[in-house]
Amino acid sequence: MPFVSAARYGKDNVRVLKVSRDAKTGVQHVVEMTVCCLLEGDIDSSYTRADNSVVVATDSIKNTIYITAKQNPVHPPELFASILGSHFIQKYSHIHAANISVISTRWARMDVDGKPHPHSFIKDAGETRNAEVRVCRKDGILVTSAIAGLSVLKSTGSAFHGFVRDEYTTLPETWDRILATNVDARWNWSRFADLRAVRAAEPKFDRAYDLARNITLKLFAEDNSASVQNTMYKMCEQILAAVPETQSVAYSLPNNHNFEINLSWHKGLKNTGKDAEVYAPQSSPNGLIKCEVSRSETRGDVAGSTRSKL
Ligand SMILES: O=c1[nH]c(=O)c2[nH]c(=O)[nH]c2[nH]1
Repeated sequence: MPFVSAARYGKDNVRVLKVSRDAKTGVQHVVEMTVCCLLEGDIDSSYTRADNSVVVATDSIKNTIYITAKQNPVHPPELFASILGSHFIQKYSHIHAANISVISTRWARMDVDGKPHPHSFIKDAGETRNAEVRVCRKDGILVTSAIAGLSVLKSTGSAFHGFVRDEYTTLPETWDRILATNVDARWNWSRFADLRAVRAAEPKFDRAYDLARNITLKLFAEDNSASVQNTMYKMCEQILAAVPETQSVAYSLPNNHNFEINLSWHKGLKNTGKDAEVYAPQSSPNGLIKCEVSRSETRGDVAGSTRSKL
């Protein structure tokens, strides 16, 4: 007899913009986010027997996201997601877990004539700050924070040599290359017992985000990179050291290739090796390098390994 071995449902791509206004100073703040909320629980009968009595409509889930945003802080995203997820398991006794993803746009305050403008903002192209939260009646709250879409390029300070050379190899070794990637970095927090514990940790989320972003950028710029693998491992190590509440840190980095172009066919133009100046950026294929680094004391920890995002 077949059975429902896993099920979750809800609303995805719920876009929310919240404006907070300080009447005294006239300074306003904006938070824009895209929310996904998927519920789990005693809902199998809705799939197997068309029993809609157990279904909180996805339309109601969307409405709940708006109301929760109106009545609560939407920043940091880790806290908002925990508040939203906790609502569903408290309100509906047959819902046992809520999986919330928040992707927040980085609207940076605009400088006009060298001064921060009170109500105008610029979007940091492509880069988002994300939170993935699972609020579970049995297991408490699992929080993963992330940076995504942070595009960086360095024009030197990167090498790649000593790799396997055999009958499949055409790539020359290099001691000086361009390195370009879009950073996807995530860090898993030690389990929170409940919403109160997440509220108590609130200032730590912004701090960890700033540390992780700064470590990523500084290491990317300053590391004399032997490979994407080695540079990303150093990033993971430093974040684990800087944020003691994290259990593991993971990176996923495409290697966005910029190929040298041989222009010697045109009047003997030199444009390779030490003479390379004009490159051809490649959109595909790209390398893709991933790793997760965990604290030694969490090796084999079930929560840590089951939520690995690799
Ligand atoms: O940093 C790198 N790691 C690789 O695994 C790899 N493979 C490759 O072709 N170029 C690179 N660069």
